[in-house]
Amino acid sequence: MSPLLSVRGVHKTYTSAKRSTVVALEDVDLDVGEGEIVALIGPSGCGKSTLLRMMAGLDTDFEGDLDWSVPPRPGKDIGFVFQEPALLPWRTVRRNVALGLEAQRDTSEQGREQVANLLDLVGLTDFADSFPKELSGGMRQRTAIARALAYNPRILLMDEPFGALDAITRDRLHDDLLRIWETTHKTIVLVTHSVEEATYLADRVAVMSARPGRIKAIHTVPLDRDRTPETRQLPEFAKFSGMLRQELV
Ligand SMILES: Nc1ncnc2c1ncn2[C@@H]1O[C@H](COP(=O)(O)OP(=O)(O)OP(=O)(O)O)[C@@H](O)[C@H]1O
Repeated sequence: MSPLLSVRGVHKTYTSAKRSTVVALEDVDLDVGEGEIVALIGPSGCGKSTLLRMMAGLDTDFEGDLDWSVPPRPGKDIGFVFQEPALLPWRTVRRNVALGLEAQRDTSEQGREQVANLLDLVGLTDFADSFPKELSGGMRQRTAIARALAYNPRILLMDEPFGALDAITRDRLHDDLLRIWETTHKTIVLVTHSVEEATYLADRVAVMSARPGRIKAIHTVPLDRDRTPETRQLPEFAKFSGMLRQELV
């Protein structure tokens, strides 16, 4: 698989206002293949969000290289989904999803169609004219995912996107994301604390060590790409997620 993004020798140090320094990332190398779902797991504070923010271009103050097969266009090629959906409360679901297109002054019929297709993809067509406060937590996060996909980014970066949801909603959103992937084949980098989430969703899982964050191991998930709720019951699923859990301690 050809890498869409190669992270090479990345090193990141934060300096606080009091001049103390924190080495957040050290010698990080990681390839993200085109169309691949890569999960990043690791103990709290190991630098997962820092790495994702670098990939998003939100943090450019680091040593090392991010080599893209094609350099991403700012605000166009990278979609970001955070733990909190951060929707605009005065906009309807449809207009929240259309936000990125509006920012690019895309008011075309094609743009409107794209929004309608995305609402359909995330199962929110019937709520297109609802406001965020009228939605459940899962629906809000679906809206955020549709918004991130609206301008058709080449890569979707997700930072604990399901972390604030209850277990049943989370499982549903996992299946939604897999369905979205089947339709779009988007490259996805997913930061998660959950070894089960990483196992269910990812093609490969990068395990990071505690601070300073390094990539400790990269594992290919030994499951068919075609995952269904039954996959969670397979012995390979339990074995692989158990192995990841062991690696985290
Ligand atoms: N803006 C900042 N200024 C100073 N230190 C920071 C800053 N952002 C993060 N850090 C430090 O860098 C390290 C990595 O933080 P980061 O948020 O990337 O970790 P994480 O793995 O995403 O954590 P968590 O799983 O708890 O969300 C932590 O020690 C954190 O305190």
